Amino acid sequence: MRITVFAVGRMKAGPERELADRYFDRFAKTGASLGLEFSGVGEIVESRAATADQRKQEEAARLFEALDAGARLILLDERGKMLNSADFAGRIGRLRDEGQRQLILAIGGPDGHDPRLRERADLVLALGAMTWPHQLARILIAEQLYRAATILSGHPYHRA
Ligand SMILES: C[S@@+](CC[C@H](N)C(=O)[O-])C[C@H]1O[C@@H](n2cnc3c(N)ncnc32)[C@H](O)[C@@H]1O
Repeated sequence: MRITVFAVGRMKAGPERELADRYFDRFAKTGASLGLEFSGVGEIVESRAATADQRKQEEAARLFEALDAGARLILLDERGKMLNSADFAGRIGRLRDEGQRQLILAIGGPDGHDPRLRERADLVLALGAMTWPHQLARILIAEQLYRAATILSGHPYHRA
């Protein structure tokens, strides 16, 4: 199963980028032997439209272009469902075992996600109830993907 993270906005070179990339690299290496192919982060250009609704619509349209019809979509949003790491790993393992080919995780921009994306999403996932800047959301999901891979492989990185 190919996994891609899409994120509205750029992450400039610097310590946040390094930390996110470190976990994504670890996830790519650990996931490869588990049938999880990490295809990287797709950055969606932040819209400069006049209103928040227009900005969200434009950003969603850019994500829809990258979304295959059969792709599973997990939206990251503070109003979503909270899972523990083992449950998150379990969901990824089940999607892989069902033979899903593409899983996309999407981080929104400063205005969040368009309602059309919420309707399309298979899961709206919260990384806690507080609002994080998109850079931290990227780091957190990178670490949780790596952690999920270690849980699925039985590696002792995750200790319950
Ligand atoms: C600065 S936040 C945007 C907040 C925006 N005002 C809203 O109402 O959604 C940027 C992105 O980071 C991600 N994010 C921030 N906090 C999160 C959380 N607690 N759980 C999941 N994703 C989060 C979401 O993808 C969000 O769209």
